[in-house]
Amino acid sequence: MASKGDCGERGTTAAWIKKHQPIYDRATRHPFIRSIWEGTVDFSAFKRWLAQDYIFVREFIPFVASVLLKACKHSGDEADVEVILGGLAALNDEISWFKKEASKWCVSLNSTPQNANLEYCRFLQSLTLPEVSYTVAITAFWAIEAVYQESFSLCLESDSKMPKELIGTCERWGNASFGQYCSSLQNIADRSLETASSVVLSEAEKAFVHVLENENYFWSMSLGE
Ligand SMILES: Cc1ncc(CN)c(N)n1
Repeated sequence: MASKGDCGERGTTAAWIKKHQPIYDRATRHPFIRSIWEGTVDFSAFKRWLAQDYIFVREFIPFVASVLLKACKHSGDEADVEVILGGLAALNDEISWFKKEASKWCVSLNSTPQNANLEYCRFLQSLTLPEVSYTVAITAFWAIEAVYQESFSLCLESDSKMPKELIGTCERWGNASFGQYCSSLQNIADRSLETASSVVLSEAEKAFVHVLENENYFWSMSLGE
């Protein structure tokens, strides 16, 4: 099983992946994802993940909208704004996908958010505040998307025994074009970090690590831990 923690090659984000490799690997190679990869996934854990992730994605929408607003005000690069706008637009399709998938698996989308999810959503809300800099917000945004991309693309590798029922889920975040989108976000984050003050750099690194911790708890919650 490969670990692609060195994607991005250069830049601050790649250096942080290396520096925080153990927690990065826990987030991107979690036992929940490994169980999909090896074909032993418990479908009740998958259903728990589905119901909880829908709640997360609903909270992710205002977060991405806040990153877009900050990009419009501070990025000074129209191409960056368009990448983020594309990400926000894709969430519309993602919400429809969750609804379809939930009905296929007979999962209610009105379930109560579990603690790990509540905490993660609270963190997202804190990042929407105007005093959080664009650099910190875009770094967190990249990290959130990158964890899903790295996780689900593993399940699509040739040595994967992923159950066929989960191919749509794995392709949603593991496909090549989502990979390109994550690379674009990573480039935007790296460019923003290049000119950041030491205070902002330290806040962005903390946000990066906090995303990884939250992603790890989220997968564990899905396993019922
Ligand atoms: C918990 C979580 N993290 C990331 C993603 C990818 N947007 C997601 N849907 N859910």
